[in-house]
Amino acid sequence: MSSSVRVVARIRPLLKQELDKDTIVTTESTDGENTGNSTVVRIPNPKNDAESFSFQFNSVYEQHTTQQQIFDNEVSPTVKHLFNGFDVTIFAYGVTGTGKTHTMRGGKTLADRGVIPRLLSSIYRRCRKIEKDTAGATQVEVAMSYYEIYCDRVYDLFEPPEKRTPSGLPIRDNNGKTVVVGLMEKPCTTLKEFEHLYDQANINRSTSATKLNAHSSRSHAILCVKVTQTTETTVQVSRASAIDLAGSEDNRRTDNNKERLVESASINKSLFVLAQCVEAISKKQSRIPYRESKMTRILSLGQNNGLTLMILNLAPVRSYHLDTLSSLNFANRTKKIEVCEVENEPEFRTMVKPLAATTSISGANITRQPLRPLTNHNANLHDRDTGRKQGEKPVKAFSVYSDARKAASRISNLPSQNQGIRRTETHKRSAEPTSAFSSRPPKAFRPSDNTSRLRTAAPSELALSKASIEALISQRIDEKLAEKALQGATATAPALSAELQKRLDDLEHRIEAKEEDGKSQGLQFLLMAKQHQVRGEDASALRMYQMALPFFPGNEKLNGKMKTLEDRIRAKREGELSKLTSAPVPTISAPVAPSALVSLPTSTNLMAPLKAEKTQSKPKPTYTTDSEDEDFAPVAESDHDTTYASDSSFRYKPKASRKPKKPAKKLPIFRDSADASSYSVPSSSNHPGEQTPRTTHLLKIINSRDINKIKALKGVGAKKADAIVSCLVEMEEEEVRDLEGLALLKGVGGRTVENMRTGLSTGVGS
Ligand SMILES: Nc1ncnc2c1ncn2[C@@H]1O[C@H](COP(=O)(O)OP(=O)(O)OP(=O)(O)O)[C@@H](O)[C@H]1O
Repeated sequence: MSSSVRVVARIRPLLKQELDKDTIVTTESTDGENTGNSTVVRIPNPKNDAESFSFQFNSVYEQHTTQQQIFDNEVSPTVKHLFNGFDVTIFAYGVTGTGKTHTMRGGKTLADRGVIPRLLSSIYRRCRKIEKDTAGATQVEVAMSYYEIYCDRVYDLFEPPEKRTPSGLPIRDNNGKTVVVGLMEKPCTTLKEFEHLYDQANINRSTSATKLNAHSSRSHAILCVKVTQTTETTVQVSRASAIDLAGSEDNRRTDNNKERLVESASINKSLFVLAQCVEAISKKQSRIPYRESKMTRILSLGQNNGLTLMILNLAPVRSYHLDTLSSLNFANRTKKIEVCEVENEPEFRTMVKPLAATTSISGANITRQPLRPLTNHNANLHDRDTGRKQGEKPVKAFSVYSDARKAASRISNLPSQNQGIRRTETHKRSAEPTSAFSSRPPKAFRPSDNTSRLRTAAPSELALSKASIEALISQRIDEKLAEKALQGATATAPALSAELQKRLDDLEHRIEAKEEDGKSQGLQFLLMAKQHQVRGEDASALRMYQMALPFFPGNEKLNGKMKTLEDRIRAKREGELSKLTSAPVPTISAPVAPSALVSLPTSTNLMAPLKAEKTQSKPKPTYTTDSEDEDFAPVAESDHDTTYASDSSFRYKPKASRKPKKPAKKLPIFRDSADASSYSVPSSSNHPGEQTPRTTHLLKIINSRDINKIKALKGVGAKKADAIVSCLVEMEEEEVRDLEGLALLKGVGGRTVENMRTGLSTGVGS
């Protein structure tokens, strides 16, 4: 079963210093009434206040919404699913200072408590209920890990900053899941215990005062709550991940100093990559750039099974206008991401640790996790241990695609395996990745690692040696598969010339060498820019160069590079638009060649700071090559070949080209004549000046992006209206200029346009 990411918006109230400010974000219900059940956020067009954009979400919470209401409506219902074996991911997204931390963590008073403490409170209540209802036959354990991603490095928040390794904890891919190696997992039996741990850990979180937020989170914080339900025969594990993302920042507004700028660049970069992932998912691209930031690797949006809730935090005031619009665009895409709802099936307890051993938990009983899957929320645990379901065949140790992987998981569940070391015994991180990338043998095979668990589990020593062999084999297989997968991923990119590859490698080496100096981040951006460029993604490349700019102020070559890209993007856009507007459209029923596909301006521009740059304000339609650029690798041939369409997040095309095998469907052609049913069209009908009042009125409604008005058009239901608004949002500032353009929108055909028009007859001239 699959469902979309649930996206809800929350508008924070005005802060003290904003009371005299202009509020521009409003809400309404889908039917246009203000019934209190809002689902629509409305915001004016930054270019024209008379127009507004509307965005529909699963729910929209207004300024006065309490913490309790958010929890009761959105989070509380997920607890039941958590205990039914589903994993739950809840994350807050928004610009800096919009209320993410307030929503997730909240304040100290009972009423102010945020989603996380309330979630834990609810979990503990349910634990007690289950234990009571089953008369103790089911026991529930709660354990948590809490870490932050700061400047693209992962730090355990249970560890004070002075004890951190500067490079942070490594993350690894393990059987397709992302894991943080060496993270502490603390059992946590009561709410009080949780509160103590959580408060302590939050002191370790990186926050600083910025101009936009006195307590700005400078990192993404991820709390993972593991719930283990143990019965006489089964063990079921599910996880709730609550993520407070750092907010994007427009550094022209922050007055950030160098240190804050570096943090900010890292935050913006990871959010930019997240936006790219969401865009790639929504375009069903085969390559999702998860790996380009640790946050996206860990969040794995769209890959994590279970339930996902995104809370979009918004500030209502005008000073956030572009930021808010950009967040709304992001959320609008996110809501379309499908996630699989797969529950974790109970594991049979034949080989799991004895119940007695698992129940004695206390605050001091802290374990390090050797490999804790973050996104392995819903791995099917059927046959992961030797207690596989009765009647099932024993797993084969040498099967590459499934069983070998399961064998690896299986061994990690054996009691004799070193699952973790008591903190009191050693301060050394216990975890070595048993992942494909580890060159050292897994700790389980090192004699010194045979700690208390191993000693208490002597009976399975024989099984361990067999399992060890299996694990080693599966590890090698994983290694090979990972290599192959990586090769596969790169194989899709255009082949690089040896020279270009060398320059990219040089750049990577320079980044490594400069790890300690502030320019490393800038070089990272340059590298990413180059990689985007090589893939023909000009707009994304430009974005990355823009992000690199603060690190290389006044760098002529960088400026030149950006200008070249800007010109190229603009030229492509103008070329495409002129095709759309100037080409006579005698008929659009004929199949259309791919080159004629219409690409509208990119909306990859999800980062408000960049969006506001207005990078395309000076037209210069000539192309320049960048071969003279010494500092950066030359552009691959393919880069020049690609069309702007490759950067565009939205393209529409006549339906005829979508189904090439069928004969082209004859689309009705509209004209603004009195006879609306006539399908003959004078080419001059493209000119808005010649549109009839009815057409003008219809286009006005469409371009208002007002979901309620669009929905009210004849033949347009809620779904179609939502699709139309989504298309329009993707088109950013571009408008639908004529009926042909309208008919080409996704989900709209000639018949729908005709219906829309005829439905508008009352009071409007034909
Ligand atoms: N719903 C709300 N009710 C009252 N105050 C709020 C609400 N939401 C946010 N605030 C206040 O707004 C300010 C900014 O909120 P917060 O720190 O949660 O923002 P943030 O999005 O987490 O910012 P950053 O990304 O910089 O960490 C704080 O003073 C917070 O108390």
